[in-house]
Amino acid sequence: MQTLGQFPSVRMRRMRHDDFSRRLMRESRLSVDDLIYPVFVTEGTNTRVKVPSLPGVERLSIDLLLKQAEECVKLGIPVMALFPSIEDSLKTPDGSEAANPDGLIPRTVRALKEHFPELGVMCDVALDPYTTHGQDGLIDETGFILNDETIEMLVRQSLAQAEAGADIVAPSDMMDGRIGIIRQELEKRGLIYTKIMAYSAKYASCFYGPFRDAVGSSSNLGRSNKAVYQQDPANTNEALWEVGLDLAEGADMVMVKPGMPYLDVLWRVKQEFLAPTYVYQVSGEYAMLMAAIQNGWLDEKKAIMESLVCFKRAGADGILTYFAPQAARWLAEEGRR
Ligand SMILES: NCc1[nH]cc(CCC(=O)O)c1CC(=O)O
Ligand SMILES: [Mg+2]
Repeated sequence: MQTLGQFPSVRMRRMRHDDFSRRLMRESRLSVDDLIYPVFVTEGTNTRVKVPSLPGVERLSIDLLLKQAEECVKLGIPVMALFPSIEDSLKTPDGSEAANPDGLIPRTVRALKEHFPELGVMCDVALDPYTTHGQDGLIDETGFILNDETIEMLVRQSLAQAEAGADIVAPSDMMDGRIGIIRQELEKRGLIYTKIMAYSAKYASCFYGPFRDAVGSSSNLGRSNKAVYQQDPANTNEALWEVGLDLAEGADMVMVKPGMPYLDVLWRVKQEFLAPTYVYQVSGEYAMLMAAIQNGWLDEKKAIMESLVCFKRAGADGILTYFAPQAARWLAEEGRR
């Protein structure tokens, strides 16, 4: 037989032929330890509100969220990430409800830590669920987002969360310099074990649409966007610069967001800094997958699990995903947790 190259001494299919040899050469694995579950919390008791653009995701009142947390603990999911949906009457131009020590999020954190002290609790630091205009920061009379004035409010928000017992504060606002200032203020108050997960490489993406429905900021945001503070989807060097700054300022963990369209960024960040690196499979990615799954166009389990293991291959140490409990159940069934 006339052959080119190394064929047939090399047949790539040999190692793919058997399940045992596929397992032996598998490079990336998803485990329950990789999962962070983002949840939406709302006022009330026994209240669950569906989010139409996120089929299967509900905003829960604290009592129901505790049941959800119990399931996370049973499944072995390490962390829940909290996002609030507050009443319109509490929203202001400066988003000051974010800093209320008795606000919805601090109360949720206290309830979670009281019942499930071993479950990691992460809180989002940003003003968009609390502002009348839906932006992540304070704005001037022209609608421009003010950096330094916003940081003052973010510091108060972080302290309210950390003092309530949050294990991780996660600034998702993309103001410059906020990681360093938040770190400094935590240290001053002796909150030396509060971890900071910085949404460092966060893009001005359209894939956050369903999330904005869930926290109730989309109608307030209207047609304005976040491009003056979030990154341009066309850039990748800028992402490394952002990550470097946040690590230097005291971030313990960094994040790339969104996930699937930004795997190259995730890869570069992990290779360059070797720091604990996370990725957010955002609401729009979830919505796309669910829409195809519900139409019968994609296989549910295969599509979800492939999307998650690809984040691992690209270098993620963990994944924020609305699929976390489902993925954890599948991993448990396979005895892989
Ligand atoms: N600062 C808010 C925030 N925190 C997480 C997300 C998006 C998460 C998702 O889409 O699942 C957003 C939206 C935004 O920046 O507009
Ligand atoms: Mg930055």
